[in-house]
Amino acid sequence: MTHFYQRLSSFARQLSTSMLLRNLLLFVLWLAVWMLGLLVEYTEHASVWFPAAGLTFAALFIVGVRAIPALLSACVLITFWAGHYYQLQLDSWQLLQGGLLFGVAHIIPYYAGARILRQLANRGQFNLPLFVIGFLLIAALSSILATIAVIAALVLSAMLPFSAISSTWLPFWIGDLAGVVVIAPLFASVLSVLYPAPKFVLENYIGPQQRIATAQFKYKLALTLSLLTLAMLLAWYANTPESAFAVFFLVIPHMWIACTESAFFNAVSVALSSFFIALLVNLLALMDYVMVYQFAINVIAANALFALAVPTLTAANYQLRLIAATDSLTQVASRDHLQQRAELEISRCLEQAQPLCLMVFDIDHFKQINDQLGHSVGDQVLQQACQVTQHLLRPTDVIGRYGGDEFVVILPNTEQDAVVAIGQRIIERLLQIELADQLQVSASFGVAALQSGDSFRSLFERADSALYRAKQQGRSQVAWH
Ligand SMILES: Nc1nc2c(ncn2[C@@H]2O[C@H](COP(=O)(O)OP(=O)(O)OP(=O)(O)O)[C@@H](O)[C@H]2O)c(=O)[nH]1
Repeated sequence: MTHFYQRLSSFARQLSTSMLLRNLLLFVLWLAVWMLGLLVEYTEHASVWFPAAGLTFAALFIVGVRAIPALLSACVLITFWAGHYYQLQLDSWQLLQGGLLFGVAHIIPYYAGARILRQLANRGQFNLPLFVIGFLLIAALSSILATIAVIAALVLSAMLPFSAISSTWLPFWIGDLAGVVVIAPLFASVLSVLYPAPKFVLENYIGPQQRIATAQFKYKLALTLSLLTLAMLLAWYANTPESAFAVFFLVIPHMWIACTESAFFNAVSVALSSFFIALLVNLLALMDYVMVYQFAINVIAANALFALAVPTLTAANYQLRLIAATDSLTQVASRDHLQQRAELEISRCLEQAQPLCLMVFDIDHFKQINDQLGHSVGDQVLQQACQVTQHLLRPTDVIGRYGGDEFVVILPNTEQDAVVAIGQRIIERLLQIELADQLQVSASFGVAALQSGDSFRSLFERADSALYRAKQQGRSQVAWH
């Protein structure tokens, strides 16, 4: 696969020199993809999915207006072909008019949708979950608009009887939507190679570095396609509408692929599954349940796309939790987080009859440091005091900022004597910090040991009253309750 992409990239480089060649390629590609849709057509003008809509959307998204000549010419040519295929009683002039009308009706809604999505992608920070949701909504809206416009164009050019509108619009829309949701991500990725340097960072998500499959990808894909075939054979054998719904279980292997493979191979697997569904509907003559399969294609693709956003959402959640749990200046625990951890440790130590101490300390004459040396030096002193303390603690101890220049340390499984000694060692280290104006950094400490029936509040109050005593007795010392 990697080798294939190297070759594709060098071909793309050659193509990038000629705009005409690229448009020709887009034209041929669109016709080929249209034919692919026809392969799985179940009634006139309605196939299980319409992949050409996906290519139109992807081309307008990546290439923009420059793709319109190729797309419009392809729409006209396909109308001539359709006139012949469906044996319509229309002359060349009528077919040309019909083709242009179809092209305009097909292209404008997707152009509008692609432009809005581009703007979303260009706006500030690229946010993948927002982009995926935006894409799904825009795909639904632009495909319904394209459906309305194209049906109107077909009726106007006498290619579709007026009476067929009510039975055609829904399968037509769902087929178009499936085409966009399934095919557009894949073709956007391929076209971004042919038309390099789109203004936004799509490359980060479906770019070349994402085009590496894990060694297990083909097994996962084979398993998914086998399960898909099995589910559809079951529907064929059972011959009941309910059995057709088994295909929705395919969401699970697709989520698995989406969570473990790159975005590009996620798009490849969704496209292949959708094609298989459409093909099997035809081969197994499952036309009676075709709407179930159309919905299944959309649900599987939308789910797999949304799964791409899951790691980003998880990371954002983690980041938010981290921010809430950390004091931004000193990077020790925030007051709330400290209190939660303290309550947990207290109940655990009470239950297991283990010792626990709470130590509270406050920088001495901190206001003077701020006033004489400035707030930024004051901030540095707070940071250094935390670093010094953390160096002397064990990983199981928790230090948090209680407010201003006051800090609390929870030391589970530790006796009071050991905590008093730690406090004294912190004082020694703080005194070594060099400040201008012959100022010194020192702190006063209060220590309290856990007693039965204690809560965080009662333990803290005892330690705080010991701290008050340390301040009263001349500061830079440890007092205990
Ligand atoms: N630089 C800085 N100063 C802060 C911050 N938060 C609180 N302060 C200041 O810390 C000082 C706290 O002073 P106190 O604890 O009341 O008194 P003190 O000067 O330390 O005196 P004693 O505690 O009695 O030794 C106040 O001047 C606050 O403005 C901070 O995040 N950064």
